[in-house]
Amino acid sequence: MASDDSATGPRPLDPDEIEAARPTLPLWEWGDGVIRRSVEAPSFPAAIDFVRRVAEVAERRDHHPDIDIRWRTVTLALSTHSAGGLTVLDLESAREYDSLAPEPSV
Ligand SMILES: C[C@H](O)[C@H](O)[C@H]1CNC2=NC(N)=NC(=O)C2=N1
Repeated sequence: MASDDSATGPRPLDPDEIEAARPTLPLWEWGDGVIRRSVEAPSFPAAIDFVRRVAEVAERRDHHPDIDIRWRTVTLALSTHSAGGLTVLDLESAREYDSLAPEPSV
């Protein structure tokens, strides 16, 4: 059962919750307390356009990914710093970023 996280922020996910969530985000690499996905855009401007849309989501959610841009490849890394690991905020953000990606990539 979820605790009241209005003041403290969400709690870290437990291992069972992480295992249950993994198949729902198949394009993400699951690390220790972090998930990562690389997106290859068709061009550098398209990659920057994707980053702009990611930035809008991050501001709206007040939850910000680490972003690495290398020419057409954008890598997003999600973790909840205040919780010291993965939380529901990372899963929800990842789902939204999947919906914004310029094209499916593996
Ligand atoms: C004050 C502000 O809400 C916090 O600093 C937010 C901002 N964005 C954040 N983003 C991420 N990824 N983790 C955080 O703990 C976090 N904290």
